[in-house]
Amino acid sequence: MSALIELAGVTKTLKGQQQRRTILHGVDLRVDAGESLAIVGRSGSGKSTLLSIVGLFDRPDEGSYLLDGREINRLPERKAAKLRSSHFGFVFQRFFLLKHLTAAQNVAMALVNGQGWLPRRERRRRVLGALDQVGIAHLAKNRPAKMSGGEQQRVAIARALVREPRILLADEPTGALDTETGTAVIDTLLGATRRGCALILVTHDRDHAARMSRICDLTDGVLAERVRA
Ligand SMILES: Nc1ncnc2c1ncn2[C@@H]1O[C@H](COP(=O)(O)OP(=O)(O)OP(=O)(O)O)[C@@H](O)[C@H]1O
Repeated sequence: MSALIELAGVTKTLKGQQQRRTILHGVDLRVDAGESLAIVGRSGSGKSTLLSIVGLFDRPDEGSYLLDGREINRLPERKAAKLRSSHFGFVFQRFFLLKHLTAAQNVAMALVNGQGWLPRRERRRRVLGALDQVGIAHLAKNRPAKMSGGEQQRVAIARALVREPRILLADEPTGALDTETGTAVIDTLLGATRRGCALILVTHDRDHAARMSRICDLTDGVLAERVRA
């Protein structure tokens, strides 16, 4: 059976004014539904670049990218954007919530942007379902200023989950949170994998990485999976 995501020989080179710099060197990566994968590595090792390629924000210079067994490397941007919103959910270190909107309205924004307007009742069902999934349905009417950092990050996760993505990409989602709150946010992300979503987590936190089903080290653009005992 084909993998959900399969990268082979992915290379990314940045062309500066004077010289070219290779950020990713022949990365191979296979991820299946329901798996959780940590990508760890020093600052500047290429983690965010890799995540941008997986999330179709950026393209490799060489190599192939199969999604559900289909080569998507050379899709026109319009089609790539469609796949991005139908298949991927994104969570970042910063929450990027709109201050003047409630938690529910922030989550609903993802539905408006991605799929046009859904009927009001369906929209409400999905927004409340996503907030419930991350344990904060009771905060639906609160604005970000009235919420803790952990609660705001859960709103951001609900916003990522509301389109029922198949792959969740999280770039340092606990970077702005204390240890305990960060652990709860990882619990929430792992909850999505139990519903079949794949999770790729970029983190500097060893404890969070250790909770994923797989760990890959990225060292100067070279990805290697850690063999665990
Ligand atoms: N658009 C760009 N222009 C120039 N250099 C870039 C660009 N994007 C990334 N880089 C460089 O590529 C390298 C990899 O960057 P990337 O952000 O992927 O690393 P990272 O592992 O995510 O780092 P961090 O942990 O600090 O977020 C870095 O040296 C960075 O400076």
